[in-house]
Parts: sequence; structure tokens; C-alpha cells
Amino acid sequence: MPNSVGTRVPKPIPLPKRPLTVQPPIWAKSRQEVCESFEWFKSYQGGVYFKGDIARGYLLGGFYASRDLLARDGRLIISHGGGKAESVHSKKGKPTLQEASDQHEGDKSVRALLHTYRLRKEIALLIDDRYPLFPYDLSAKKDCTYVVLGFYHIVHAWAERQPCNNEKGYVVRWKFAFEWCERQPAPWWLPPSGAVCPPDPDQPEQAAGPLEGRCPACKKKSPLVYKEGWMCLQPSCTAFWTFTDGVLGPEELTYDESFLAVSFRCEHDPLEDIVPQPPAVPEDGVVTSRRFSRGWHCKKCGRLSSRYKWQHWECNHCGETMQVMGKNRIAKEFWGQNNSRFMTHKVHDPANTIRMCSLMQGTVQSFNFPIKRSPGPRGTIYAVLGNSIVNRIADEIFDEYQEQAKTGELQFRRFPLRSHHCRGELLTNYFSQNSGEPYQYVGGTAHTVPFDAAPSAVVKARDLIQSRMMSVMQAESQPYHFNEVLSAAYMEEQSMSFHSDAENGLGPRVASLSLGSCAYMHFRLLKKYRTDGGSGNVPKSLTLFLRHGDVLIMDGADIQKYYEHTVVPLNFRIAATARYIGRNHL
Ligand SMILES: O=C(O)CCC(=O)C(=O)O
Repeated sequence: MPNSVGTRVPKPIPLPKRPLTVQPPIWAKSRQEVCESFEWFKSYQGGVYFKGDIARGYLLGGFYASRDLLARDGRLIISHGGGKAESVHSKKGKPTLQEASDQHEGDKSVRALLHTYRLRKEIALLIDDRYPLFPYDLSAKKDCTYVVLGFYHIVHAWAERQPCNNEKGYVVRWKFAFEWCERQPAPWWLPPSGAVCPPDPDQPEQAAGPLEGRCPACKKKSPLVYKEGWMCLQPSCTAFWTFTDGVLGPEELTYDESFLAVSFRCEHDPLEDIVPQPPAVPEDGVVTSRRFSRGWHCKKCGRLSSRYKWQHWECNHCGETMQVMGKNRIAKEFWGQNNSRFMTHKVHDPANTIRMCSLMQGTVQSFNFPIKRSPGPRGTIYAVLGNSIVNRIADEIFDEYQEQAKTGELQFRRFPLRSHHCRGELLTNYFSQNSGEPYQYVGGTAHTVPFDAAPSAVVKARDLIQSRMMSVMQAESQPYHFNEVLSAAYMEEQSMSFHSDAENGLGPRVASLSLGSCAYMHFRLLKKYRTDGGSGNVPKSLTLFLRHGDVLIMDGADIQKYYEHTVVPLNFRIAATARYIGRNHL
């Protein structure tokens, strides 16, 4: 990172790292694996994970600051926390430097860290393979990018002044000192001989507070942190970062030994188990709740893995599995689903090009949403509603899907997203399986099963979609032909984010069957077609409320060209979406 812009970020003196020979008890390759499997850290972007006003996890990464420290074999760690550090972001594909700015006590993550410090609560510390101060090289272990160190306490928190090429010439950064919680076994990275930590002769028997001084200007106390002398460490004070003789603190400072020796001597309640535990199957046998979509900790090798297969948890490192045996859900369970929001279709903006009309054709009721604008999008979205006969067939298909997914005959998986901003792979937030022609959008060719070998649930879903479609499009001389079905399974709180089915070579019609829980399907204009130039939040154009047995048809390539859609189920749901994939499909 260039030192000429923003804060003058010091470089740590590279330590000769020893290869990591012991197996870390909890580790992962991707950030998603950590966030989905480790309750103490669920932050996909920042370095601090907090819940309410309590910091639960802290990730030490590659950004180094002056006086960051790892001492006492990792039992004492000092780090600059709370965000707003100088960072590089990708803007229109180009790396752009974001300058550092002042951290404030009221900033969410600083506030949570300070609160946790005052409550003397434990916090889980993690490192990634870029953290320069850990004496062992994580790359010696395959795929070992993130490692959980263990529980620590925050034993000090103070503000520093860090030089910066901004108008003021500095920024305020908060520093936190974390001390190993002695209520746990010795740090796992130490060789066994060091496991029983002899009492440090320099450590006082009783926990002693740091030496403190009171500032004559603000009358507040600050600890003696640096050997060079006592300074006021209150950022709001006029004497902040000055010695008692008024001289400004230098850049080069050394910690005072009395400051580093301070210890908490854990006084709190017994520690929670830091090792993630799998959920127990509840009495009602429901294994599609949110807990079951979370990741899993392999007891054999320590790896955290996302739940990427439907039929069981599987370790991404050693292949160990854990079965999940639950009951099949029935559509009836979701009949009474009530949501505080609306429970029917909605055209959001009456002046929109989308209109709504309810149609009855024989026994088939459908809501049609014609989209007409010239020049501009043209097409129709149909919501073909279920009825008692259709729902009986849908019930059977729903059950068959679950049965075949349970045994692995139908391989529901979460596949990696093609583009994202997360470290490591990022898997979709739903499970899917592709049958018929390969569909590059999800899973690619390797995981597609041709129709003649497809699970019966998929074939039955395709046939029901086809017949429901025919019932509202009776006037068509040529039956429309689908050659691909993407089946998606959503556990509680899973969803499919905004996308459009606009890839080259896709036929103009896309139709899906809904099974199980109700779902909202929102449509919105793609940013590039909005008259306001796409500023702010993109408003929705249309929301459909899809129920068990409903078939949704998007008819017209313009729907995909101009609009994107998202599906947000209220609970466990399966959908089968049929398309025509042409030869020129990417
Ligand atoms: O879950 C659904 O109903 C639709 C899924 C979808 O949008 C898709 O497969 O592109």
C-alpha cells in the first residue's frame, strides 16, 4: 500500500515464521465458512463482530498499525480495532484507496468493544493468514486461511493519535489489548512443553491496575501506556497525546512494562464452549429451520464447512459427514402463514408499465401482468393459481422432492457464486439441482443430470408446469417446449437474490412451480433502464405472492432484459423453474 497517501502505515518487521505443525482446533478456508459455522464471528466485511452492544468476535488480519503487538506467546495481543482504517476498495474494477478517518467512542464497533471491556466479557479472537504477528505460518496447512485462537479479555482500551496526510495531520485510532482467558486450556499453538504455563515471575499475584495519571486540562484519568512518559489519552481533550510538559507524543513509542504486565485474572462466569456444536434434531422433526442451514465444525480435523449438501453436513477437508434425519414437511403446515406485510400480488407504482388483471379461463384462475411500453419492455407475467386438484399433485411432488433429496438421489447443493466481494468461495443462499440441458448460471455442466436420468420429482414438476402453462395459453398452436429445470430448495431464511434470466441463448419463456411455503417474488427495473439514472434504492415494480401449487410464467425476453427478480420465501420452500436453453447458450 502506498505510504504517500493517507496514514503513514508502518510495515511490521517481517518475522521469520515457523511452519504450523499442530492442527488448529477450529479453522476455515473461506470467510463464509467462518460466518456460517462459528457463532462468535458472523461479520462478512469488518474485523469486529458485535451483537447488540457486545463485541463477540475480533478478526486480526493483514492491516498492521504501529505498536500492534503479540507478546507472551500470543497470550497478550494489542490491535487497532473499530474500522475506518485506510483501505483499498474496488471502484468500477479499479483499486481505490479509502483514507483513514477518526474513530469515535460512539462508532458502533468501538462502542461495542468498549462495552465488552467494561463488562469484562470474553471475546473470541481469530486471525487470518495475513496477520503478520502470529509466529506460525498458516500456509503450511492446506486451505487454512482463518484460525480461531480462543477466548480473550480486553484488558486495556485507549485512544492514540496516528499521523495522517489529512488537513489535521493525524487521525484518532482506538487500540485494544486482549489477554488470553486463563479459564481455557493453554493456547493450542504452543508446543506441549509450553502447555503448562509457568507463572510469570514479573506478574503480580493479584491483578493490579495500570499506573494512571490525571490530566490537568480535562481532569480525566489515563493509564501510563508508554515508557517515554505519561500522556493524556482523551481524544476530546486539548492536551490529547501530549506529555505533561506539553510536548506532542512522537511516532516512535515503546510500551511501558508495567502496562503490559496488567492482568485481569478471569473473574466472570464459566466460559461458554467455543467449539461449535451441531443442532440437535428437535422433537417435531423439523430439520429445515435456520439452524440446519448453518455450517458445521468437523470434530476430526477442525475445519468449519458451510452446509453445502442437502443430504448431510460434509467436511470440505477430510470428507467426514454428519447425517440429518428429520421428517418431510407437508404443504398444509404452511397454509396459515401470516405475514404482517401484504399477502397478495401488488403492482407498486400504478403509473408503471405493469398492469394487473385477474382472469378466469374455465377452472383456471390466473393473474396476468401485462407489461407494455413502446419502445421498451413488452411481455406478460402470469401467476396461474393452484386449486384442489393441482395442489394434490403438488403435494405429492413436494414429498417426492424431499424424499429424493434426503437419500441423495436428488443432489441439492449450494454452488459458488461467480462474482462477490468476500474472501474465498461464496456459496448461494439456497440449494439447487439442474436437470435437462446444462445451465451455466448455477453449477455448470458437471452437476447437470439429463432428463432421462433425472429424479422423478423433477420430471413430474416439469410436466405439471407444462400442463398449467397450456391451460392459460390455450390459443397457442405450437406447445412451448422446456428442456431444462432448475430446482431450488430454501431452508428457513434462505432466499435467491436479485438476478435476471437474460443469458444468451435462453428461450423467451421461464416458468416455475412453487411448493411448500409461500414466497414473495419481487421485480424491479434494472438500474440502467431507470429514468432517474439509478440513484438510491431501486424501487420494486411488482411483487407476487406465490403459494403452494402456483405456477409463475414470465413470457417475453424483455422481462429478463429490463427487469430483475428476487424470491424471498417465508419458510421452507422448493421451486422448480423450467427454461428453454438454446445451443448458443454461454
Ligand atoms: O424460487 C423461485 O420461485 C424462482 C427461482 C428463480 O428465480 C430462478 O430459478 O431463476
